[in-house]
Amino acid sequence: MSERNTLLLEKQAKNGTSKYMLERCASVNDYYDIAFKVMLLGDSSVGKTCVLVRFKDGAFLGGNFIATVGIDFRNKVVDVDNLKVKLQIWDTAGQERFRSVTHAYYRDAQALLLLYDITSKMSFDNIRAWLTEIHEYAQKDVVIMLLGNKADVAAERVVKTEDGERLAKEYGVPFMETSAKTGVNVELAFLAIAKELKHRATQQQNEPKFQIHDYIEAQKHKSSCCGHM
Ligand SMILES: Nc1nc2c(ncn2[C@@H]2O[C@H](COP(=O)(O)OP(=O)(O)OP(=O)(O)O)[C@@H](O)[C@H]2O)c(=O)[nH]1
Repeated sequence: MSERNTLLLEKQAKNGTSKYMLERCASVNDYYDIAFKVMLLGDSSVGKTCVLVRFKDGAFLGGNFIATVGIDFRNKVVDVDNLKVKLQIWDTAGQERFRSVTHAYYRDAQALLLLYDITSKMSFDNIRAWLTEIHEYAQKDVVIMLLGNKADVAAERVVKTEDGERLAKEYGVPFMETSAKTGVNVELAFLAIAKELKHRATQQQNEPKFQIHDYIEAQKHKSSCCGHM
């Protein structure tokens, strides 16, 4: 089955734990040292599924938009300082009618990637409401990152980069603009989250704290001179 067909099947499934998905879950046996749950949040159509597919498979799901129904997940193992870190990434439905389903998953997540679409002012304005929900339902020490997606669509941009930066600063969370289409910053976003979670879980008392903001800025600088991540 092609990736596109698999995704269509999943998106059309009536609930997030269909037999198909449970079977796929049981077949995942990649070796890992440590595992974390990461959730993707944000309005419908901001690109959560596409960002996840870009990270997992390095592909872009163009074509007709099919909204996620309920919740789905994918696993990816990444190397962080010689440890195999498994990210179990939950892709939530952005549509209002699925909120009660997704709320139940917040408390298990160690990190949340909160997305808006740089071509949709409403998706950006709704970020404050998403943060309120996060504070209500998620763990107190959850790692949050703000992503302005669809950075490739420069001609239709309505949210300035500085506005995203300002909002992220106000809430003290890291921020970057991404594109599921070109791949820019997608891997960096997940790797920064994986590093932060790994450091939190394994840090010794005498070790310096991992600085996620500094890491992101250093990597962005590297990629601007040597090609994107
Ligand atoms: N140009 C461009 N289009 C994108 C990008 N990311 C997603 N899209 C398009 O935006 C639409 C919505 O993408 P999805 O990933 O399905 O959105 P979602 O946030 O998962 O939506 P829900 O499942 O309803 O929550 C699709 O038509 C994608 O092809 C991007 O980075 N650039």
